[in-house]
Amino acid sequence: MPDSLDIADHSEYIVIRQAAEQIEEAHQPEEAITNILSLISRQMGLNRGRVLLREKGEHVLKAVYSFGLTDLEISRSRFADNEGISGKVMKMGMPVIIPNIDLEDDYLCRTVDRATLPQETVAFIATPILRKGRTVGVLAVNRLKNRSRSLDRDLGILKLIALFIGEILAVNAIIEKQTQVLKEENEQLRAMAVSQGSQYGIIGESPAVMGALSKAARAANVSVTVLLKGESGTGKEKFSRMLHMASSRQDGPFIAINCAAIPLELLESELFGHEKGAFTGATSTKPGKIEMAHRGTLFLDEIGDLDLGLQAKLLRVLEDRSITRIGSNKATPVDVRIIVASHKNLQESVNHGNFRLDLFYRLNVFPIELPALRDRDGDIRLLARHFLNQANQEYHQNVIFDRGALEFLERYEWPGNIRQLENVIKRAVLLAEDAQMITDALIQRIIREESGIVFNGAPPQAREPAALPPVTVHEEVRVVEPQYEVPMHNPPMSVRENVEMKRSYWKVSESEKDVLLQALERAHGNKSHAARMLNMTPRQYNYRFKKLGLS
Ligand SMILES: Nc1ncnc2c1ncn2[C@@H]1O[C@H](COP(=O)(O)OP(=O)(O)OP(=O)(O)O)[C@@H](O)[C@H]1O
Repeated sequence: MPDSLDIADHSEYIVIRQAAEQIEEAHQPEEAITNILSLISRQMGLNRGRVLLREKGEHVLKAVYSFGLTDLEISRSRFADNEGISGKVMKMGMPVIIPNIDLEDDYLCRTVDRATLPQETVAFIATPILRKGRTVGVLAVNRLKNRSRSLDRDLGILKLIALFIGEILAVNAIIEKQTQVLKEENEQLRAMAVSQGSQYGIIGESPAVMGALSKAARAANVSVTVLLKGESGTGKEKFSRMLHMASSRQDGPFIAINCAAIPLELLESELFGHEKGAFTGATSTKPGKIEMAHRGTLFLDEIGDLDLGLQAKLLRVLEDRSITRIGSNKATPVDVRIIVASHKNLQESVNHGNFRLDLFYRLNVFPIELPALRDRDGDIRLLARHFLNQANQEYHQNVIFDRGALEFLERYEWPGNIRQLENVIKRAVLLAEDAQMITDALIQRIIREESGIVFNGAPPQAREPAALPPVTVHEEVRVVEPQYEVPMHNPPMSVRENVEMKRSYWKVSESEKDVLLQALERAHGNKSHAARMLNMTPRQYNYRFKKLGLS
């Protein structure tokens, strides 16, 4: 038997080269090894190749990869220690050639029935597969005895092939180990995110929520402006509170204001404050919410509803970090972390001329998308149980869900998201008082009452838009409207002013340079990609890029 192989034959060269190439595919060992076994069968007539392995902790050697064997033959290919030729090769760590299987008592004909093989003389070759000098498996083949190449020569090739297979298995073991480490790390991160979320009362384990939580955790301690995007009731305020509580500003104030809930005439004074006598009814000096949030966090909800004049004033706060009260000409420095939220697509508002592009850049530095409840796989149950516990405690009840109720809750689309789920469950706890059981019929009745939707007796099919009631959300009053008069200095904008205002966001400001360049860097020089990151069209991006003389 040759120890070194003189590769004179062209087909042998092809086999070895192609087999070696399969090492690169080690991350898919099944495919790589089956390819090799198919190669030696097609090119060299070494048929029914099988790789037998003894898995960790097992005593039986069994065919794990093969080519040309039926499922039944594979399942029969099992050998105890020292059993049959394969068992002996495994035990001794030495190759074996059986020139004629019909004359060898130790050849058990277990895997392949003798009758299935050709009538002529059939040989069998088996060689150990080694890893770090230890036998980890066996490579075995059948071939016709009468062929031009000698059995010894075939064994020489098979030894090389066994080496490659050993290599594939070793590399794959490393990949699997690393993958396992990464999986564990991921699991740990997930668990951390879950516990961090629940620390701030955020319930949910779905991948969509995990993603939002880990982004929020990253943003918490950086003084970056965060834009929370998501439908109504998806937890934007909840997340903003988490961002505040998880930051170094936690001991400072958290001030929330809903830009859509306050009449335009009052909003400016509410945000910026006023001096005594600034307008009729301004009987005393009053600081605005921005000032009140000094050293803390200001949460501006529904920022998309801010009017264009106030958008310009807010931009100045972000740029100068100071505010000027109505009726004053003195700027007061403020140290405020601003978090904004919108259920509207702000990019669209920019395109429609309702939102300033320069302010949009400022706000869109760190967007976090909060998924709709229907997109949070598995979270509905968690949240439903959480709200049930809360309501039971609050109303001194001990109500439970029946199975149908939970199934219905999971199927329903929840247009009002978590707020709607919370309200429905609260009401269900109150209404189930007698039966102490929440049924799907009760839940349907509550949803029907709150939205006027009719289910026609049958529960709505999941994800059917037809089942969507209009978004009627029980809005909690979070900002009490102030009791003073409309400031006189702030009359409604004239048509000309309005046009001027709309024009202004086509102006390009120097302050955008950094944003454009940073996006380009993150996009590795790809402008379209950079544009997408900033929610702009490539044309908008290029226009600003050129205007600012960037290259
Ligand atoms: N992940 C969550 N776990 C538990 N409760 C939540 C979660 N998200 C939201 N909630 C609850 O759902 C209700 C609505 O949440 P929140 O007010 O934060 O939503 P929102 O997106 O700000 O709504 P809107 O856009 O209408 O202002 C609140 O009572 C909040 O406590």
